[in-house]
Amino acid sequence: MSAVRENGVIVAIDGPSGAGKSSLTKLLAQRLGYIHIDTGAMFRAVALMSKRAGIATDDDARLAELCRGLEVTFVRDGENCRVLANGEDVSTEIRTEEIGLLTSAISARKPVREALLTMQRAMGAKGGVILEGRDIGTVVFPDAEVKFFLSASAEERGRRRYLELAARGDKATLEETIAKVIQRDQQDEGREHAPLKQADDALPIDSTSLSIEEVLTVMENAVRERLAQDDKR
Ligand SMILES: Nc1ncnc2c1ncn2[C@@H]1O[C@H](COP(=O)(O)OP(=O)(O)O)[C@@H](O)[C@H]1O
Ligand SMILES: Nc1ccn([C@H]2C[C@H](O)[C@@H](COP(=O)(O)OP(=O)(O)O)O2)c(=O)n1
Repeated sequence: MSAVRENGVIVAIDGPSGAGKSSLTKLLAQRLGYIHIDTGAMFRAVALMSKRAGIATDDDARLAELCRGLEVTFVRDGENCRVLANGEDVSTEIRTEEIGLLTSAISARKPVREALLTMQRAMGAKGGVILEGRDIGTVVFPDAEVKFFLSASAEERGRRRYLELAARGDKATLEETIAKVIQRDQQDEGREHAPLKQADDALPIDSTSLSIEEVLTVMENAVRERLAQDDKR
């Protein structure tokens, strides 16, 4: 085990929507025996609760109040992980495209970012974790031992999302889905607070023409190399 932190290293995985972060984080966490923290799910839970409470996306005072009273937790359910907001299982409800776009807007607000930043740092500090999101390597854990920036062309990411939606019986077209992916990229990259950006010391991986297994191999090798270096010290 790494001498760096109590439970191992911190692995940061950032990148745009549909790049493969969730799939790869889950698989890599299984291979390494690490904990998986899906920070997008935390922002999605805030967005869902704000929608239910009828809070406008720019009402920072009410968003701050909402975050103060919100606890987001992850519980393991066999191979999967359930997302609980104040104890309620919201795993399915947070995954719609509508909540995705709302989340992109809500996550640009400073009080929301500040509240979740504190939670994420507390969850990851001991190491032995993989956090995935948009600003993990740049803001949440700039000192993470291993950082990846996962990307793929907007067309390929849109195609992957479209296949997922079609499998769920959603009638969205491929063109609409690609357009939404591009809209979300622009919102996430263009915002003032913690925009989506590759950390200078992140390993970039373009998965456009790589399989999930191929990406996993690159990532696992990079983490194991780092762990081996720590063991030699
Ligand atoms: N390298 C890849 N090749 C083909 N499909 C992929 C690849 N990576 C991810 N996918 C698929 O693309 C979809 C989106 O991946 P996901 O992990 O949810 O991305 P993100 O978390 O970055 O939004 C999923 O259906 C996943 O199975
Ligand atoms: N660390 C993070 C994670 C997600 N977000 C925002 C930006 C994204 O548009 C939304 C939803 O993120 P999520 O990772 O769940 O979305 P995808 O699965 O990539 O489509 O949340 C963020 O601002 N910072």
